[in-house]
Amino acid sequence: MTSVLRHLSQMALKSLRPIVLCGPSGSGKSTLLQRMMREYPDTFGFSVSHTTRKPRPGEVDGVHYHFTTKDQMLEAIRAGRFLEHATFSGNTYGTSKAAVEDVKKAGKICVLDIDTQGVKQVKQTDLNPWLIFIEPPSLEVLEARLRARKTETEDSLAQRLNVAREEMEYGKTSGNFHVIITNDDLDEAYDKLKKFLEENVFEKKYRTVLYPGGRFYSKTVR
Ligand SMILES: Nc1ncnc2c1ncn2[C@@H]1O[C@H](COP(=O)(O)OP(=O)(O)OP(=O)(O)O)[C@@H](O)[C@H]1O
Repeated sequence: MTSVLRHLSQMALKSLRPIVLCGPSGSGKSTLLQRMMREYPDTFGFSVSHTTRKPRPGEVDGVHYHFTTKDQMLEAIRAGRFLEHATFSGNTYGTSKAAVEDVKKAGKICVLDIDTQGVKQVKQTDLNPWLIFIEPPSLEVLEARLRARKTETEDSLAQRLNVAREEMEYGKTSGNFHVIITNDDLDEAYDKLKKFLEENVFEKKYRTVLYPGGRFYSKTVR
């Protein structure tokens, strides 16, 4: 009996409910994710996306992307095997249900870094992820950060800022996300993300309480 109780008291329940990080380009998703992965290297995993674009030198099929053809991808989308997909500059990208399952099978919480169009699609599926929106303090700060990142041309910058306006509106609409994190000071933003994860995502341990008479029940503790 004692050993059963000890076992139960050490048992941990992890739902492996996926998390989605969404936010305008430049809002700081990758920066926050990098920190999160550094702090919790064994807890989270990224799903491998599919793409119809050709592999770049050094990219490995099944590691960086699942490289596929337009026809195959279209057929899989039609068959409902994708959670979300989008086309950029003629190439289609998407997250398959199987790719998310693979992360779960490895015992990890799947992290999806997707835009608001992707979030709208995911909401139509039974994935039921935690939805986290990362917003910049303002569009001016967003522009300054994108410029400082030196990854954009004037055209792509203007395009990203245009999309950002719409994404901010969707992100801030009540009920669309479980939490909105303003990424002004990075440490504060990360603390807020961590608090959300601790309160909602991480394993909840069961403490077994023994009643007089030998009956026991399990109580969730944080
Ligand atoms: N709190 C912050 N304060 C100052 N700079 C920041 C902060 N957060 C992120 N940055 C910087 O802003 C730039 C954009 O951040 P990041 O690349 O993480 O954004 P992103 O949302 O992942 O963008 P994309 O969707 O385009 O990949 C980076 O150069 C990053 O170092």
